Amino acid sequence: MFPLDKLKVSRKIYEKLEEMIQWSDIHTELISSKKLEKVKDFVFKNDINLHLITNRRGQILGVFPGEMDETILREWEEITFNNAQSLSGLRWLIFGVDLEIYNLTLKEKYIFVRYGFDLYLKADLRTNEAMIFYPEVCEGFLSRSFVSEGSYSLCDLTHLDPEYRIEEIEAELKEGSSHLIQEGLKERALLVGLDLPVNKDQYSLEESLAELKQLTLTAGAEVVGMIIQKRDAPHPAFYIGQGKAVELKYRAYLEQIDLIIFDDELTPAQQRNLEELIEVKIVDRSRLILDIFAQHARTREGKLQVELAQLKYMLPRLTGLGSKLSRLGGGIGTRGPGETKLEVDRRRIRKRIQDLEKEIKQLAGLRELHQQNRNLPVVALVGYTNAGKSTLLNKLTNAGVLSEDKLFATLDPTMRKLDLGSSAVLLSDTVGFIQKLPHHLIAAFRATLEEVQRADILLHIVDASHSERELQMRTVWNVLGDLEVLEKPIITVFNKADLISTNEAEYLRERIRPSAVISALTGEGIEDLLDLIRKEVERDFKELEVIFPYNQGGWVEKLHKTANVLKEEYRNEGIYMKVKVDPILAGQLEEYVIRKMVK
Ligand SMILES: Nc1nc2c(ncn2[C@@H]2O[C@H](COP(=O)(O)OP(=O)(O)OP(=O)(O)O)[C@@H](O)[C@H]2O)c(=O)[nH]1
Ligand SMILES: [Mg+2]
Repeated sequence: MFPLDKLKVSRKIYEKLEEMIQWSDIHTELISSKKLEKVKDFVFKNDINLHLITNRRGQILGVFPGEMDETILREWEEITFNNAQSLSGLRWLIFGVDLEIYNLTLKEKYIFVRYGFDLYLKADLRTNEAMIFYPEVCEGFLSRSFVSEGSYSLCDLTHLDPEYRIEEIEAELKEGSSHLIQEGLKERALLVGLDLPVNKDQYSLEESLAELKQLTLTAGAEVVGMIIQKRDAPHPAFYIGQGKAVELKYRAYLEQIDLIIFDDELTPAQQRNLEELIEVKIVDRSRLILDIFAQHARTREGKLQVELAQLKYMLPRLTGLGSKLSRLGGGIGTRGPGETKLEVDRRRIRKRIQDLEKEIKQLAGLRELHQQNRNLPVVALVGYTNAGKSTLLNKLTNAGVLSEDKLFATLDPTMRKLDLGSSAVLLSDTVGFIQKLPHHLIAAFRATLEEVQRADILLHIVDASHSERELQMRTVWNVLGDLEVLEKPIITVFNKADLISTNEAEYLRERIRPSAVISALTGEGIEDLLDLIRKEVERDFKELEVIFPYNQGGWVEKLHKTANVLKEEYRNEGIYMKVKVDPILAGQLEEYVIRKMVK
């Protein structure tokens, strides 16, 4: 029997309810006429709805006045969550006045499915009308949806035997198999964003969610829906409002959601509270991006850095149910770089963090050594993720770097030599930038960002066709500012010109200087870009006139290879050359110089 003492009702109602529970007569109809009379009497006298839970033999096992309360249901021994795989053999009936009998609220749907009721009857005692909802079976499984039948009159109910209908449903159910998590199926994700008071420096909510969706797809999950809530500020305990969080719980269950992804970084407390309430994996923007990093890191150093960032992110979040869920589940948020699963034991994490930090430091030292040996100027490609950096690098150098319509396709630094004719440079591809990237995540790709700091020239690649182009540019400038590299020469490259109008291209060319409007795909504008790079590289180059004695033919050959030869004449006193060379070479040529040009 249901523990009546848990209900907060008056003594009088309590006694009535107790009396009702005792009518344990057995019958096959949905409700006997005798019971129906008593229920009517109770509802009208107390002006309150009444829920009955009965078994298949018509016996009343529980009574609930007012709203169906899940917290009470949960403590009731005779009812269990059955994860919507089979019917529980219990029926849920509500009697009241002015009920919305044709539709179910989200909460009703959730309770109905979660507890595996055979049916849900909604009966309005004033209009004398009732509807019955049965679980729907789809391909042998309960689909977490319903079919409704009716309407019936109250009198019909006292004759109606639902047994046959329920047998039919059970016959359709395949035995013993679960449709919950099947191997190879994509994780089903629900995205959540807050509509906060507008700040013009921020990405529009739509854009931010569109990007979150793109990130989610990149991480390999399927986006089932997006939820937006308008608020003045995030709720300290739940990020979204508590009521909204409860609604999410219902939706997550009914729509078989595997994870909910929030468009900001959640505090450890928010994450924990949400996981406890909703009982599905909760992932925030940072954890999602880290997961993508984990899948994309290729080099040893890249992998170590990503794992370090993941562990630092997880450490404060390892309490309560949160850690249980992340231990149990797989998929987004649990993957480490490579094949490994992330460590979840706090003490071992601390030790691992120390080891990682040590190893990364050693690797950085090695890299430093390599860097010192290079003597060509370095041009770094920077820009918002998916702007086309890798595509451009490939176009310019045939590098064969993976470029994809995915966010963060590139995670490890790649360098290629680019021949400019009169000079050459090393082009370096870098990780894309993204908005709302917390600082501890930026630290995760320090290796690639150091390339940016070491570069002599930056090419800022912009997706000219993107609707949030200006904000993306600003995001990149902010990161470049943080890296203290805004002082370096920056060439802005408006890419994807094939997707914009000529007017727009014209406008962009004037918008910032120096800039080029190109298409890395079609090759349009690439020559202009090369000219700009050459001009920048050769800015410090010196123009010299030299004369080599005829026995110094080696120099002539060398200059043809590494410098820009403007003029060459065989004169009596030797070989005359007018050349443009970098400052180092200029120093070496000192003894042959007959004239230096001043630019
Ligand atoms: N239409 C068009 N598409 C382009 C152009 N350049 C690149 N793309 C496409 O844009 C997408 C992203 O290109 P990537 O080169 O991977 O971009 P990225 O900046 O390296 O991106 P991340 O490494 O993920 O930060 C790919 O689908 C490219 O084919 C272009 O000039 N025109
Ligand atoms: Mg790339």
